[in-house]
Amino acid sequence: MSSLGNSNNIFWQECPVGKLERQKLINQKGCVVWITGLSGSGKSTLAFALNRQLYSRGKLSYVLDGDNLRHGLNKDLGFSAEDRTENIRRVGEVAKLFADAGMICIASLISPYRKDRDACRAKLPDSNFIEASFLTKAVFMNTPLSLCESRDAKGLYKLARAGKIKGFTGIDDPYEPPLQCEIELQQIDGICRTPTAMSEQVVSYLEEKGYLEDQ
Ligand SMILES: Nc1ncnc2c1ncn2[C@@H]1O[C@H](COP(=O)(O)OS(=O)(=O)O)[C@@H](OP(=O)(O)O)[C@H]1O
Ligand SMILES: Nc1ncnc2c1ncn2[C@@H]1O[C@H](COP(=O)(O)OP(=O)(O)O)[C@@H](O)[C@H]1O
Repeated sequence: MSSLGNSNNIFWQECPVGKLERQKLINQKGCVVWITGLSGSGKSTLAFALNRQLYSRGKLSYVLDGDNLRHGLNKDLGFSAEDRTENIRRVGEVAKLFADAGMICIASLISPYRKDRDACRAKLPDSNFIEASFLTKAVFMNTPLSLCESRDAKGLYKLARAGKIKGFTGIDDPYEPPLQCEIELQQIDGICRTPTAMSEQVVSYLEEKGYLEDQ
């Protein structure tokens, strides 16, 4: 991406129906759950399990999955550091809109760079006491490369090892694990909790923080 553009002479337009009114109408609180980890670490599986679990509790969530967004919104982006940064920036903005609409937004992207994840977090500050609405909580799929690679659901690790894909995360491109995150889901070779068990952990966290309360 060369230039991100710059607009002058623009003014914020305040919508008369506010966030708190929207939340009351649909009886839920908007927030963002950001899932980060290597390819094959289980991000999409967790995102979809969480989506289903929230649905069965009467809470509407929506999954922004990196792979899927790259079919549309982000189809112009590749995997250079610059493009990954722009990818995460855009998804952070979209996630913010979803949360503002009152939705529980589940973003599942490799999001390999700490600074990009931090920038998304900064867009979604934790609530003050009047507007308890946004939450950007990072869920780190701490799955070792060896396990991701042994899964190789899409055959991409094999291609990356053969040098047929350049700049593959974990092989010849970096992944910076979170230094501190709200939820860390560890998987080790040979012992994996089920996706349902993992998503229950995230649901418990949301419940504990009051994000699943009636509005
Ligand atoms: N070079 C390279 N590195 C990493 N991943 C690659 C690459 N090329 C293609 N893919 C496929 O793209 C999916 C990752 O997209 P993301 O948008 O989540 O990536 S990123 O956050 O911008 O790093 C990723 O999906 P997941 O396996 O679900 O993580 C891969 O299927
Ligand atoms: N908790 C789990 N236990 C066992 N296998 C899992 C688990 N989570 C994911 N998998 C498997 O790992 C592979 C990669 O999962 P996926 O969700 O596509 O990862 P990612 O979105 O991070 O690339 C899939 O084949 C999936 O079935």
